[in-house]
Amino acid sequence: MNHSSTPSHTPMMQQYLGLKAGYPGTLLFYRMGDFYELFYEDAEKAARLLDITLTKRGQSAGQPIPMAGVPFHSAPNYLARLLKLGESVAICEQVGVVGDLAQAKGPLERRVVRVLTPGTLTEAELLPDKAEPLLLALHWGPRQTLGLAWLSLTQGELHLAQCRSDELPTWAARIGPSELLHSADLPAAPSRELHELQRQWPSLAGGVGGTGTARLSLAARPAWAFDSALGLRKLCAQLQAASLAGWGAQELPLAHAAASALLDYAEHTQGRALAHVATLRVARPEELIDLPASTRRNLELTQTLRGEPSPTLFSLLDTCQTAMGSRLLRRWLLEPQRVRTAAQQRLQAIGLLRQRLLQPLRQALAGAADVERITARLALRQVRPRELVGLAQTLHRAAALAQTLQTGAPTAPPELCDLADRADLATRTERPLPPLLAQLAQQLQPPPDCAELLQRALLPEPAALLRDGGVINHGYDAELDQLRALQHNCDAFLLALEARERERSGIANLRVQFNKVHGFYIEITQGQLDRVPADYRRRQTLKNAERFITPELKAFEDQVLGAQERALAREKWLYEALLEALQPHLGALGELARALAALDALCALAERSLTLDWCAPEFGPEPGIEIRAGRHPVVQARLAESHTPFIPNDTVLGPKARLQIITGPNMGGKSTYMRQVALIALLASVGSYVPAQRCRLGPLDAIHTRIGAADDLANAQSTFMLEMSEAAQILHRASANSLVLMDEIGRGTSTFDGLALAGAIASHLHDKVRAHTLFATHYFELTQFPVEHAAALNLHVSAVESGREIVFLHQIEPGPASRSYGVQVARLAGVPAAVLNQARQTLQALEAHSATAQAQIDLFAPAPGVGLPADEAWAAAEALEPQPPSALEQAVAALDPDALSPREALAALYRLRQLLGPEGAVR
Ligand SMILES: Nc1ncnc2c1ncn2[C@@H]1O[C@H](COP(=O)(O)OP(=O)(O)OP(=O)(O)O)[C@@H](O)[C@H]1O
Repeated sequence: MNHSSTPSHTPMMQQYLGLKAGYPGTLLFYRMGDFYELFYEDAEKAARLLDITLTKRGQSAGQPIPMAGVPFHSAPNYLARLLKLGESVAICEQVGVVGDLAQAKGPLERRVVRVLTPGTLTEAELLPDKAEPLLLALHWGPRQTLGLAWLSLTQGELHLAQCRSDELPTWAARIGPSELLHSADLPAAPSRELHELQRQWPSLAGGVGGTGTARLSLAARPAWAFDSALGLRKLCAQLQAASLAGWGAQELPLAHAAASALLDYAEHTQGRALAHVATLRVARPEELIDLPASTRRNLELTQTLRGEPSPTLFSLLDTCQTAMGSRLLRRWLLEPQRVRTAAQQRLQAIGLLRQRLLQPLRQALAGAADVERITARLALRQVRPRELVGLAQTLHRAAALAQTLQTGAPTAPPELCDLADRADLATRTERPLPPLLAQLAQQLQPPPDCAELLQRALLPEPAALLRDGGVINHGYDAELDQLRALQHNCDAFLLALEARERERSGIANLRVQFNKVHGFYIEITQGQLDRVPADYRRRQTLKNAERFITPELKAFEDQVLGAQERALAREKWLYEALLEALQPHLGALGELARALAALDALCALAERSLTLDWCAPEFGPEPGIEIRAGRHPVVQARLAESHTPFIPNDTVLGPKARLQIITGPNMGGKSTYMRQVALIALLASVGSYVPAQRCRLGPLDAIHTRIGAADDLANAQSTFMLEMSEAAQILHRASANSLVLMDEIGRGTSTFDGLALAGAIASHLHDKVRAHTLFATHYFELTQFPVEHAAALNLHVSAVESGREIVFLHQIEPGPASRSYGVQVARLAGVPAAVLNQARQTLQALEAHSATAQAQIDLFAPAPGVGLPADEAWAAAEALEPQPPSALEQAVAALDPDALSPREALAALYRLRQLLGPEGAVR
């Protein structure tokens, strides 16, 4: 409904509608006294989302106005809920002085002071501690290309990338934005891609970074906001650089266009420039180990399969002392690098921390303030006094941490260091620090005088909010001290005045008093009125007394009453001046925050490695993975709670043993084993120690997993469809340097179909992709696979039967499993005896039948080229496979008939005819 601001509306509604017109698609919180009110559609939406009462208020333009409201003091709760649901909120405050109300003709002046959106949150009370809200802007270019720019306002980091538009879901899942910006004038195809992304978001986003919002919030911006040249200029201005060449970001016009809209929007929501955003990174997927969304989900890296935050690999690792450390550690985990430089550096650092310094460093890190977020809030002038006091203390801590690192002398008492540390005391200063720790020690040096300035300026325990006063320290500003002294000396002055006036007038019961309505006065009772000195002026007459004022008392009154107000104003001014004085330090504070986070994350990894008895991985140039006595860290931790030992297992994958066919009973430990290999490879790539006795890792470019999941109801895909589309992606994307986990592929369809597909997929992975593959299956027929495939081998998880019982040994052993023990496992699960008996009989019959009628199908022979050498066979198979689309097919696919004018359609037709060539040849 359109409620245009016509004169028929009440003046207040006219004001409301005028403001609301500037924020379509955003809920407007309109401040009225102690409430934020919402009207019309906003009220209806908020009532639905927040479960608050929808009422009607008077009439405007002849209609009752739907209204809903939330109390001002509990607004943060409601705001947090709305933002989590992907809504944006504009906060509109009263800016007129309340005293004006009586004289004012129209409503109080109001202004939108802040726009809160899911991707640009910086409010401490609305932010999750351990995740980062991210804002992502997209700009579609010609020929299915896409520019991306994203920003974490709280970290002050900008990122740019360009990719093919069909890669959007992968990129979006990797980035994990809370909010996505796009042009309001999107052509039909990108618009469809975007809405498809939004629809798939709940399953795509599972376990990614970001704030974990269930809904991806989309915000449309005018098309002109996506301007490449403007974006480049804005980025250069933001980074205070003449060109982006230094960042390798000069030649990314599509990403520049996205950045132009991104920066514009972020500034608009904050109502100011983003002084702290001073780092830029160009994301190059070829530098990262590919962890598709399914891998993050299946390996339960940051979320369990049920969507819980623990127990996961991250929850096990995260013993960080600060939220900054936790956030960084999470990022390390989700963004492992293919090149091992960073991982090697971290491993060296962890190696030293394990030997010494860990305890004192962790003690000093505990209780450190969130410098990263404080820095962002300082830049945006939102920082609270107590945060700054925390910052000052943390700057001292950082200096102490730097010293501990550099001199090797712990700041904590020596009894807290372990024995090895103490034995090491004599030599520690001579050993050089590993490069990463040396660099962190440098970056931990606080900007000069910053902490001192804060300590001088702020009271040690300031008021929570500046508006209450009581924030600026004594002795920092002479004028403020004077104003405060006036207030404090008030009582003494009045007592002295009273004594003087009593003596001067001879009136013994003369009293000097104060009330809010009349201010200061001298009260004289009726019987004494004839003694009143001549300079007294009457202020008020009561029944038994008169109240007077003197010039001296009046002057004092003016001073005192003004002093309180002026002191508050002075404090505000001083606070703002303090924030201004701190602005030049933003860069150094941001660097210090990153160093604190990195040190904390390294200490957490060192602590985990000691507590959980992990070893340092080694890296080599030869492809392969060798793990001795590997464990699944999360399963092991869970079993430890019930004092159940975890059985370690070895893994050797290399050029001669690339594909393991793993068989064995249900519950035997196949999935655990496969996941542990992936987790160990991931941990090593991150630069962490690993749960094993020894680990050697060759190059790794991706970890792909296809592990049975529940039906994806949200995406209306059947289990089998999902299984096959995940398998297809793996077959297309995996390489010889990838690690692939395939758990029971084919089980979503009939036995023969499933078996045939599983065999063909295994062959493709072995012969063509040559990836390192763990292939768990219940199809015994697949244990024949290694007979015909040189680099494949059979393994099984061991179990023994005693009577009708089954005991799982969880040991991985060479060779195929002898049987699957399905009926025994069903018995363990409590399936009734009658059902089990029937199943046993059927099983016997089936086994007897299968022995006589052994199907002689060669599961693994590629159908089209039977008898051909392997290469020719593949060539023949490929001839039957769908070929890549021809130029003509691509051109037809790129057409969007709905978006074409008749003239454009005709031109397109000519183009297509031309592509067909003069003789009508297609390719
Ligand atoms: N190495 C191990 N040491 C100790 N316990 C283990 C080990 N591996 C697995 N387990 C235990 O066995 C349980 C089942 O393991 P897992 O899910 O890996 O079996 P599975 O063979 O994949 O079963 P299914 O085929 O039914 O999926 C685990 O939850 C764990 O408690």
